[in-house]
Amino acid sequence: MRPDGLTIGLIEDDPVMGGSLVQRLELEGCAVRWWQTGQEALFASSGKLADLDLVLCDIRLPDMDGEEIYRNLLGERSTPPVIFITGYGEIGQAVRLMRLGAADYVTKPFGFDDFLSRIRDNARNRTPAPDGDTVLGVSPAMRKIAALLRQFARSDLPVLITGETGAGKEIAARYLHNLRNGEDARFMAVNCAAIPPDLLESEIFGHEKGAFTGATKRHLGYAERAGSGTLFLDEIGDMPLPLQAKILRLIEDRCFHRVGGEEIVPFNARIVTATHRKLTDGSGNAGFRSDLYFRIAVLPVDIPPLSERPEDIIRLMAIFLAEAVERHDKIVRGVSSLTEETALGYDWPGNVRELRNRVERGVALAAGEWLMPADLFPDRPGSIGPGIGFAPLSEIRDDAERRQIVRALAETSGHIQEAARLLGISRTTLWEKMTRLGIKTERSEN
Ligand SMILES: Nc1ncnc2c1ncn2[C@@H]1O[C@H](COP(=O)(O)OP(=O)(O)OP(=O)(O)O)[C@@H](O)[C@H]1O
Repeated sequence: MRPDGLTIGLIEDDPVMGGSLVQRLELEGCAVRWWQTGQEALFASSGKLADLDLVLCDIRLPDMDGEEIYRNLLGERSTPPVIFITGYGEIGQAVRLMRLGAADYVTKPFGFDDFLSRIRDNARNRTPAPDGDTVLGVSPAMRKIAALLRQFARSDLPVLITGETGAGKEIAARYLHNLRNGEDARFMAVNCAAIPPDLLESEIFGHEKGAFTGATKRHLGYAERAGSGTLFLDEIGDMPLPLQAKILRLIEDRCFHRVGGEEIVPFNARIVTATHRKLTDGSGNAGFRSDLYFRIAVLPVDIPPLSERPEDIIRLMAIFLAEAVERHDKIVRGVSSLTEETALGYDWPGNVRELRNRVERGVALAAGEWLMPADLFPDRPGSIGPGIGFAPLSEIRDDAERRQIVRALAETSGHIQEAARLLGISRTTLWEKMTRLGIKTERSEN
């Protein structure tokens, strides 16, 4: 199978290597944009990343290294999958980049056929990965959710997104919206818990002039302004019961009246709702109409808490760090390994929102070049300083190794040779580590 039709960004400073890659890829039917420095690539691709199906990036460039480029790309919208091209000595860094969500790495010299199949397997659009893309996260759970939402995007049925506060329900709703709609379609978000109950109805449905004291002119509500886009009702569990009846009618009749009005207004948007609490307790006494529940929960999605998605903790930390560094104009080169380990051991009650806020504050206050545990958790000195609950370094290292090996084995369906390659170690070393750390694999042919 050929990867024809793909648009590929190539960041490679070596004129011979770059020239020959462009030639070979163009022969395969790809369009290639070639940049010879990191700055040139970032400048030229800024705001245009959505046009690229894949980026091939050398790790060692004259002005910056692959990691710096990747962190910059992560801060942009629509980051395409990135495959790194690496010399033998840079494999450790390539593996680190994979932890941040890079698609793959190939070591020089490489066979072109194998290279082409990696391009084909990882490029977006033309050959979408069966388990979803990484806009919502790189963890298996979020990839599955992305795939589910892509399926849901094919219909108009209501979607109910559940999950803890700050887990990314609104981000998922926007992702669904963007899958279906062009730039012009509106995404109207209403936080039902933040608007006083007596105002909520007129905020959603609008009102006519004179409908109540203070209604000095006609007001169009969120339902009308959503047009044929999305009406996102966040914290629907906090909606007062009388209004729940009106939302039920809105869904069933696909039309409504403005408050104080006679005119029937058609409703063309898709309804997406979200809640952090259980809407039904089976007894019908949870303060939420069960008929409405069944209407809004036709297509349910549950976002798992951040603490259950370690891969996303690492990647989102890198993304938020890149964004915060730019905002604060500070030189913070990255997150230290110890900080990553501390973050992986924390339970993140505020989920992604808390992670974003902690990284933002950490970057603003960081004294050194790397984000340290004390920058991320200044309020929890006991958990990172000497004393009770302080894990020895060997334990932290074992935990990290165990997690990464299990991940590599999952990625390669238990194939030891492949997993060892991903981890940048020999097969024998991998076996030894697996035995010591008590990791088993189902595959027997290894
Ligand atoms: N996958 C993600 N990528 C980048 N940022 C994310 C992601 N998920 C969540 N965030 C960020 O975390 C914060 C909380 O996300 P969001 O508002 O979607 O959560 P929520 O579950 O809707 O929260 P709430 O229950 O409070 O309404 C936002 O700043 C959002 O940008």
